[in-house]
Amino acid sequence: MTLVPTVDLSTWHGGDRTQLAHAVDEALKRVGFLQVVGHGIPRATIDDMRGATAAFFALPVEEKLRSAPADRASDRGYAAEGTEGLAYSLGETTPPDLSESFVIGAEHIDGEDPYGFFAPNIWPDLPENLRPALTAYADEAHRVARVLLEIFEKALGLPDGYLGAYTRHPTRTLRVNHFERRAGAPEPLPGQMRLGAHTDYGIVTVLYADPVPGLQIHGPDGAWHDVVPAEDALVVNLGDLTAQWTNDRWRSTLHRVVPPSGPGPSRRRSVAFFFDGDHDPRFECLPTCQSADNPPKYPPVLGGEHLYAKITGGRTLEPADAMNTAADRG
Ligand SMILES: O=C(O)CCC(=O)C(=O)O
Ligand SMILES: [Fe+2]
Repeated sequence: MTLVPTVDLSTWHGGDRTQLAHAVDEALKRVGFLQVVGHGIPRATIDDMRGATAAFFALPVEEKLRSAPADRASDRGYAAEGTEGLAYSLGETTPPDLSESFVIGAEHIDGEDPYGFFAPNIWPDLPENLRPALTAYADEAHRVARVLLEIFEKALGLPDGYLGAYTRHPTRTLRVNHFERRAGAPEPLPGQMRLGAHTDYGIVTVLYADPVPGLQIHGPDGAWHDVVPAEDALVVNLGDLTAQWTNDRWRSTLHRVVPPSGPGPSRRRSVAFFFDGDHDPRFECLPTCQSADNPPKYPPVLGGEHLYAKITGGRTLEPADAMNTAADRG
């Protein structure tokens, strides 16, 4: 059995829904990661996103820094290499990550914004097609995340729309990671990663990754395993709020991106769409995931408070004090 199973999402519309929900449940119980095909994102949308992000990261760093946020804690725009460390979201202290990133949120949100999650996006002048390419891709990834939420309701034995009530004005963030080892770059420091080990913070992540090694997930056997997505597949993994909802029936799996093994130049890119839910509800164990023998493991958390602590830890290199769903797994 492969570690990360592949499911065909197109069967949700016109196929055997029960079988699909069962396959998703099995994979999420065992490993917390899936690959999805039949997601319906047009190839042209993916190609435009790839082209525009490659053009952006190829710009000189001074040019890219023009779209860095004034407040580095703000989860928007460009972050240069050496300024972030995702392991800080788990309260760890590590050398900074060997990555650059560019982050956007939803373009339009109505309603209150007590945490600054809906701060305006910061768009560079170049490349001109970055904005249409990334917003079109983010809309598609958002659609896929909502299909996954419907499947989750069925898999967890919940009424239709039950989880949708937590995603009326969701925080949704698209993060482009660019990893590039340039000729003559120094060796990574001991323990330095391209992205430090972390669990994702929210509900579900839809990830496009270049089909080259780098991503590793912490398997049920306690070892790190490489995950390289299949042709046309997207990777799906869960965040802490879903581990909280499901009382760890489904895992928010620890993962990281490791530096390339050889000394030569190497480049890799990934684009993560984080579907993080609303900031105002309390997230707590779902009624179908608890019993007298299986009481809730995690105290309830306010969605926004949890996310804010996690995001700020990674962005500012200050260890976060937030729910840690990886703690009991070593
Ligand atoms: O680059 C990857 O494959 C993983 C990215 C990731 O884990 C993240 O952005 O949270
Ligand atoms: Fe991640």
